[in-house]
Amino acid sequence: REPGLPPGPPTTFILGNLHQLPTKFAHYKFSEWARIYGGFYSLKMSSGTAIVLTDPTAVKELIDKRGATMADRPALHLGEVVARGLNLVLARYTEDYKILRCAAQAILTPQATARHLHIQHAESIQLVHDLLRTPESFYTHIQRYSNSVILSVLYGKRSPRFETPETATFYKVEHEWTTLLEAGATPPLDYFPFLKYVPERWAKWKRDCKYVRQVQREMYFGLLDKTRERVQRGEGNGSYVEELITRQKELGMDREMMGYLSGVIIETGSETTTAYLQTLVLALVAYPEAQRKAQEEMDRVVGDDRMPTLDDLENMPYIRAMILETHRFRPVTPLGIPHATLTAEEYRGYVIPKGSTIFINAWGIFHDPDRYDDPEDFIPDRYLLSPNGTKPGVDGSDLRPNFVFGAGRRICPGIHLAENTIKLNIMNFVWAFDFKKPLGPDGSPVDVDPMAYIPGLTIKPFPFKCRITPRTDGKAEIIEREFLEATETFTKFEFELTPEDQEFVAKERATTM
Ligand code: HEM
Repeated sequence: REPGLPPGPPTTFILGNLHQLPTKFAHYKFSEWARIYGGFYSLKMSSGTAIVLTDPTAVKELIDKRGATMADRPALHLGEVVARGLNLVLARYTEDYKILRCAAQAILTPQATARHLHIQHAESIQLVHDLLRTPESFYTHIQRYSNSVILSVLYGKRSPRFETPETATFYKVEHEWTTLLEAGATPPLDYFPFLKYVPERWAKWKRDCKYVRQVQREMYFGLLDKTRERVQRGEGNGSYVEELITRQKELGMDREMMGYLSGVIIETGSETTTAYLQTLVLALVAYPEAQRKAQEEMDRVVGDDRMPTLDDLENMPYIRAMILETHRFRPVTPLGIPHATLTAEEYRGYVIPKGSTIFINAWGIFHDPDRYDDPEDFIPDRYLLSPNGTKPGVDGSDLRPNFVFGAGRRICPGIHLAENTIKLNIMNFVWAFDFKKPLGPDGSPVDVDPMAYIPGLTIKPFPFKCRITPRTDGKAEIIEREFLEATETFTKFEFELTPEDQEFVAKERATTM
């Protein structure tokens, strides 16, 4: 470790700390190191430097306030190979990136998001309807929901089933892509660049990248072109991509950029909200006391005769606390998406070299036992006791719940869309269902494992079993009725459905009637 760098774990020759980095769930190790070396420490990644921020003040002072110099991403060879620098999430801070980001912000404003609320609302009704019909498939119902919302909002085309071709293809290629991105899945190309030149026949990762690139392009540009054709036929329905097409010149975008911008938003929009909602179900099952308190509040404010609406939330402090606690309990991206520095910086008497990778350790921030009582447990009540959920006597004013959405110039632009999805579904779930532990062979409840997560840049629970049952027959009837009423919204987004999708849609609506 060069002199002047913040402290960190001892290094070895050439590798630095590389050999100590776990290939899975690095946030545990990063948080353990934060307990030893503090909220601002460094790691040596071979000759490169990484800075890990587990101190909220440091996140604000560095990533927010010095946003202009902290807005880069580390070089990621895979991102270059698969998206040629046009993946908004992974892109370096280039001119192309700035155009993509500006367009993303323009279409994801709170006002634009509000215009698409009716889609999120209708899809959230299908989600509870799906849970009513086939609760055992809740895991894929949530995946379908998130993907269909984002497809409708972006391209004006929904997916009524998990097996609908766009959704099925998306999750298949996304699995390949996230597997490739996992630490340890490919040789350390960014630390030892000569590895990039290994011929394809000996480098499976190269063949995998080719496959991912090809399938992603077919999907992204297929959807883009179909939307354009619909607009030309005068059959637009107000989607983001239509807006992009009409504002293409003003936003300075070419076809490649438009294809990748919207394609990458499918990725980010589907995986993140899916992970959040799957965690919510896991937490409701594992922590029945929290579920009971949320249901009591729901019954008091909304009752049995109607479904909740977003306006009810202001009268539901417990549900609002549950929203925050779910983010805290399992931040969807526990180490954020790493930033990188564009210039050298000085902070607290230490040097942060140009080109350093910066991690916002959301896991470590939100699981710090000095701040939170029992940080490993799901306890929404903590947010009723203090605004940032900290334990008595701890000043939590340096925190902000939306650290889980990152910080600075790269902060998540989908935050408004995500928040609406979260609010709508948490209220519907709590109103409609009991979420219970599965039954074992002898008929007694079996615990779920709240630690059983799929590793990766974003984390989500492994598929698990649980029992989801409507709380009353009356509520089940209301869901059936609302589902039928949502048909009017759904049909505006149902184009070129496959015969199987048509059959599904017709059957569901007929059975409901
Ligand atoms: C629970 C839901 C979500 C969480 C927790 C989440 C979290 C994050 C985080 C931590 C980042 C990195 C920020 C940084 O670098 O500091 C990010 C970036 C991003 N998110 Fe989200 N996100 C969510 C939902 C969404 C949705 C619904 C969309 C799209 C509609 C979206 C689109 C993006 C994009 C495009 C970026 C890249 C921004 C950039 O690099 O400039 N996210 N998100």
